[in-house]
Amino acid sequence: MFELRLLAPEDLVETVSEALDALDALSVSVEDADAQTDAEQALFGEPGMPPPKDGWQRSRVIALFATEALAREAAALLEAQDFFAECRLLGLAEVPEQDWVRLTQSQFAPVEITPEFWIVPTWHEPPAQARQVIRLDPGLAFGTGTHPTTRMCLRWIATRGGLAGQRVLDYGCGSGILAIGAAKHGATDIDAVDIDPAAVESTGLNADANGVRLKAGLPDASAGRYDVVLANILATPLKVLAPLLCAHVAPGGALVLAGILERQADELKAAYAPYAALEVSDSEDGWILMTARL
Ligand SMILES: C[S@@+](CC[C@H](N)C(=O)[O-])C[C@H]1O[C@@H](n2cnc3c(N)ncnc32)[C@H](O)[C@@H]1O
Repeated sequence: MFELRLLAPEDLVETVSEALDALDALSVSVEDADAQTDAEQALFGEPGMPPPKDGWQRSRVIALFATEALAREAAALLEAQDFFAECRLLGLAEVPEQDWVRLTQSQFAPVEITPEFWIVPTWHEPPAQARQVIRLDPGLAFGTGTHPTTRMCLRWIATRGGLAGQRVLDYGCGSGILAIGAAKHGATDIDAVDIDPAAVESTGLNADANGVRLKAGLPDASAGRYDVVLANILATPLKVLAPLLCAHVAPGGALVLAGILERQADELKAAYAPYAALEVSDSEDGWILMTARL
């Protein structure tokens, strides 16, 4: 395969990408041409908030072609277009054959939560010392166990001495990893909810693959009080959700919040103060876990 690399300003990225598609590119990807430099721009907003910008100032557009001839033809046709005056051809190179499946899989190794509790992709054998294992492959929904916020929630679950017979709510379930982790530690009545239907579907599939029973649904599916409410979202939605999440915690139950940066601890404490006294109970890589007993 051959890779054609171009530089395009923000307002031409879509035009160039569509032209490459029409010229039989097998795939087109767009990267920030200023990544890792002082000019790098963040494009991701928090859920419910608009992104700060629609596109990067300068993008590197990379198109993959089946043959060198197709790649050269596409480059020549693009260079002949008026709009291309503001773009630049960066180069054309052969892409060495790779076993892409194996390469992707090699990037996901088993993740240790505690010495006995592991997240293990299906293409790996669980480590010998693992007593509880969640089998999970990377998919469309967030939550493979590689992010510190997920790991801290799972560590909290694993180090509480069991959740036997407890009712648990995983609010913002993503892949369902926290709900499945709770089930593996004895919880029996589990609701896992998310605003993203793809996450709800993933949670159901992952629960089945782990032999775990839970109810996955949209947020309206959460009902009543729970012994444990877990929510790994982000600071802004967590603040908005404060009354709703606290209303779901049974008296004496636990609230566990993640997706919060160290510097956001005080604003979270203030938002939850009318309902619960949040404390920082774990931290990893600048992220904190905040918990409260109601
Ligand atoms: C960071 S992921 C966490 C996934 C998983 N629980 C974990 O710990 O790895 C956050 C999830 O919350 C969902 N989410 C965001 N805002 C939400 C809201 N207001 N109500 C319910 N789910 C929400 C997102 O769709 C996403 O799947």
